[in-house]
Amino acid sequence: MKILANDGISINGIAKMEKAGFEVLTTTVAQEQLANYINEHKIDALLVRSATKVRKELIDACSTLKLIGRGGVGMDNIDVAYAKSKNIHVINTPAASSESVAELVFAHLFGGVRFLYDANRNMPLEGDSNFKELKKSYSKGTELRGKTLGIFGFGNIGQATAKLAIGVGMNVVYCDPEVENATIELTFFDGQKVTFALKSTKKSELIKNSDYISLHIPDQQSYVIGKEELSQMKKGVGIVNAARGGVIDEVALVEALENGTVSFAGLDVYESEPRPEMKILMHPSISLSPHIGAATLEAQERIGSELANQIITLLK
Ligand SMILES: O=C(O)[C@H](O)COP(=O)(O)O
Repeated sequence: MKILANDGISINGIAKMEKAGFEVLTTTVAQEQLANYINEHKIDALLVRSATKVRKELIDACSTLKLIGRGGVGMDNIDVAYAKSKNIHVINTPAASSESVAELVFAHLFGGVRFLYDANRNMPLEGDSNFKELKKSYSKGTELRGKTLGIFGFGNIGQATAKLAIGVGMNVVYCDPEVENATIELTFFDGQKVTFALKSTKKSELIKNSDYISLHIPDQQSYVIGKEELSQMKKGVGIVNAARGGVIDEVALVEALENGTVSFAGLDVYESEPRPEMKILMHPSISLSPHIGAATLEAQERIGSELANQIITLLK
């Protein structure tokens, strides 16, 4: 059996599959060459992250494919239902990257409330000429402790984000029609466990009551946060999007940052990815990262290992 990991895979994932007798190819083949490559090398399983698209046309063109694996959560780059209708296994790793994404959300939040994204860009290169002025302009930061974090989408990542928020001393509210009740369990360094029972709230309540909002919902057909939602938020709210670009209206977001409704935004994903709009890239109140929520060594190790286990079970 031959596996092509087109967007890369961890060394331990490769090792597991090789030990089970699979041949693993890690060449990155350009999208337009992919069908030829898969046919020429008689690839049985195609593994991707978010960069490679696995659409109907590719599936139709590759008769050797038995499995499509997404190393990560979002399957919006794969025509899942179509592949399944062709009896191709489609797998992902829904829980392996939750903590990494949650930590990135907090990197944006901590950076946001202390203006780090802007301070980094503006620190004086020579001498201390404007150090004092800079200190003054960034001296109205706030603490996260005691504030309310509103989480849209309470799956694995939303819940991992809630754990960190509780640890920091924040109040947590969430909105997820599919998770009416949730129990968050925190395990401390000494093994002690504390559980918190939470209940889903209405979207309008979350929007009205949150000091900070973090989005953890899959790709959507229409905006979840648009002009109207932004206008109903608390003045000075901070928003983090490490989910998918299309869930928030970037034009409305920039407008809300400019009129002061939103004080800062942390974006890991973009409407026009991989080429975010210049207005977003240059905005002094937006903390930016290039879709790296799951890009930690630990998450990628877990993803590689989990994919390998599933592939061995399904194809061996
Ligand atoms: O859906 C996911 O798992 C994340 O968006 C990560 O995407 P990536 O694997 O392309 O980094």
